[in-house]
Amino acid sequence: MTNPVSLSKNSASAEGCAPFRISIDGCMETVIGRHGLSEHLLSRYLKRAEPELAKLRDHYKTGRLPLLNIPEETADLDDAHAALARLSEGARLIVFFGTGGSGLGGQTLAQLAGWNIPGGAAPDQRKRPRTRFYDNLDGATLSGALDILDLETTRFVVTSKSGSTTETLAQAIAALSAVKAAGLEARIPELFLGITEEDKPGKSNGLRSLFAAHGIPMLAHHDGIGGRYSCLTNVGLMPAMARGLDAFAVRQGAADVVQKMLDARRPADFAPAVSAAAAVALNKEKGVRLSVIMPYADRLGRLADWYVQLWAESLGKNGQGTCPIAAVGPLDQHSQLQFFMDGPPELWVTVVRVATVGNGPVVDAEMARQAGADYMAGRHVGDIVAAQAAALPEALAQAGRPVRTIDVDRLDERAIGGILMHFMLETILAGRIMGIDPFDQPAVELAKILTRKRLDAGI
Ligand SMILES: O=P(O)(O)OC[C@H]1O[C@H](O)[C@H](O)[C@@H](O)[C@@H]1O
Repeated sequence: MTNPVSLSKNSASAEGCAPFRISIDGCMETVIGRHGLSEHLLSRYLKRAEPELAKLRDHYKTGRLPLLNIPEETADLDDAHAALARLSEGARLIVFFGTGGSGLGGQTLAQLAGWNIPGGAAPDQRKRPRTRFYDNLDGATLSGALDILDLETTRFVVTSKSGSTTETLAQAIAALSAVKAAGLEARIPELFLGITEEDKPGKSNGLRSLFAAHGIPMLAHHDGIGGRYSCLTNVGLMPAMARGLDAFAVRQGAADVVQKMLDARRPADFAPAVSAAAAVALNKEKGVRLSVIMPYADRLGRLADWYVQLWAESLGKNGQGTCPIAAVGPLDQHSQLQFFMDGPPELWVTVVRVATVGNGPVVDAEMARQAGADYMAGRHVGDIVAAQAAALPEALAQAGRPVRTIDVDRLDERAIGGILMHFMLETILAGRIMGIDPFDQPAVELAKILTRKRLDAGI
């Protein structure tokens, strides 16, 4: 653990778990008034978290929830490393196909290394094959990409737990066809890699059958950790490794949080339990219907998108749940903030802040004065962002909007691993407090069934 964490004075703040600190002080009525929680109300929900936390600790020991044990595993990462090294030989670009949880976790981690941030990649990244993610299905995008890709130096990683996801199968088949059309059929086993579940009796896995028929190597998708919870498995860590990140450090950050869970004597000592109790209490007692996440760092933009799937699919059930909204700061101060500050008082906001003071270019004092912006004269750009990220929670609190802050001292693999595990445990605990199964998503099936019917019927 690289940084000590803030200890609570009361049950409203909990000790953080990794190199980050979490505070829900801005959710309390003493700070924001009537839309906030009283100590008494929060304690009621913390009490409800108690048996659920005990169950999680038990699941850790019995291995019933493999998500809790994955941070300690290493063999699967060695396999992933070896497969990636083989795949990368002669490669200039690695394309990742996979949607939902089979796409967002990898993107979140890759972005930590600057992926998808113009100019964001460190110089050593230029030695690696580039990475691209296609997680949405769009015929124009796909044919455009396949037309211009240099297929001899492009590699494809196709991820699907079920192996039956329409979007991913369509993309994989289109890529295989393009490679065949380019006369590269004999090289298919070295150009493609699959990540999918092992065969299970009575369950067909289309991707596995397709790839087996083409002799394509496959890594086993963990059969006990799926979709939005798979970011710490080879699903999320393969793209992380492709960007040169230390996957073991990501897991270490997650292990720090699990350790904290094992050490916690009561929910008030464990930040994910405190956050879950606050989230559910705000929803049930204070009319909160929207959950905004707003990181102040380009490198955490995809984290917000990953959180949206995690929160929406896990908790939007049986007429319950809060709708997640992804924002990024300071950009969305110029877009969504008006609504957050002055729309219906039905939201709570999580601001994720990274220590940025002293980062970035210095604003020339003379030019700042010419521009009538003396306040930024001689400041680093990171100082401006730090001031904005400090001011926003103050502004929200003054407007009576519940706000939680997450402060990351050093945004690295260990921190992101901890943050991912934090959010997953918070979501699981929130679901359990609400009496909701946080692991399924039955409502998404109907649209899939109707899609297939339409295709059968000629659309
Ligand atoms: O990994 P796959 O089986 O392809 O699933 C990919 C995604 O598709 C599904 O429709 C679910 O709604 C998501 O929870 C899942 O992450």
